[in-house]
Amino acid sequence: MVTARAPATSANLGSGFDTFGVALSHPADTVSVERAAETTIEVSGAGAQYIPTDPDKNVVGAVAEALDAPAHIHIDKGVRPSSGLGSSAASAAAAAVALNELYDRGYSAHDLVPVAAEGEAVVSGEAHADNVAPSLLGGFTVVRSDDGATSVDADLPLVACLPEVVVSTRDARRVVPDTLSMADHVETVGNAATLTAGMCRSDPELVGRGMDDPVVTPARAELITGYADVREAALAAGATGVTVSGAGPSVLAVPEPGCRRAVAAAMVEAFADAGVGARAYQTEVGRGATVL
Ligand SMILES: Nc1ncnc2c1ncn2[C@@H]1O[C@H](COP(=O)(O)OP(=O)(O)OP(=O)(O)O)[C@@H](O)[C@H]1O
Ligand SMILES: N[C@@H](CCO)C(=O)O
Repeated sequence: MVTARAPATSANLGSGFDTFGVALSHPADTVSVERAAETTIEVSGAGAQYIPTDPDKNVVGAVAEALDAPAHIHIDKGVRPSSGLGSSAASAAAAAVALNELYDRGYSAHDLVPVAAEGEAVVSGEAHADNVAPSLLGGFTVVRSDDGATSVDADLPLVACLPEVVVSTRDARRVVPDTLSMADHVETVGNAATLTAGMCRSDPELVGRGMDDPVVTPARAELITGYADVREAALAAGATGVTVSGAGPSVLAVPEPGCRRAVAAAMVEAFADAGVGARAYQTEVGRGATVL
């Protein structure tokens, strides 16, 4: 048996819609695999009751198929599904790493990005790599449709606050505007470049400033009860930037050094004031998937 762990991730980071992603040190999914004639799936942990065990409907089934690596696969969910924290991507990345090892395929983490993205296609209809890339490679990642993923390590504290709100990825994509003005384009490019420089320098001030996004985040914020107050509370408690994590409903904040606990508490309290239960992960930029 081979067991692998792959971390939760936060895609977009505001200015990098469908492009940027970051690995969180926790939470994570753990996937164990054993050789079998046909793929079977078992799921335990956070939100297991909402996750299909049919290999045609679970992301790990598509990964096993892509690697021609049938197995009995046990997924222990640490990342709640539909959280905005790359739940399906964590399973896909862990399965890709575990099956690669089990069948001695010899692929690198970069080689496994399109493989795990095939798993994501089971959920969204498209082979998005903006969550699987950071889950496999760790750190901060940039994906482009035609040439894989680029990654850079960063040393940065983060808070991911997960509210008890349901946001469907379908709705979250439907509200994204089809077009943007040249002024918004210029602002977004400036923010994205600032964020990238901040990640390369592990500079929370630059990263937070670069998370601003005039196009996608304002539209999606409407779907998350209490978002505006949570954002204000996090900034007042010492966050340098706040945005919607992935398609939501989680909210991601970058705290100034020494402020992580206060930012987490302020976000949970602001959600509570809006009548929404929430939990906050005090985390940081983390490593990619590993065999345990
Ligand atoms: N192994 C799996 N783990 C989690 N969800 C899975 C898995 N396989 C299939 N799914 C389905 O995927 C959907 C949730 O996945 P999704 O990646 O969209 O969650 P998310 O954490 O909100 O991601 P994002 O950060 O991309 O917004 C659910 O409908 C769930 O049933
Ligand atoms: N980039 C994707 C991530 C969620 O799958 C989105 O924001 O819709």
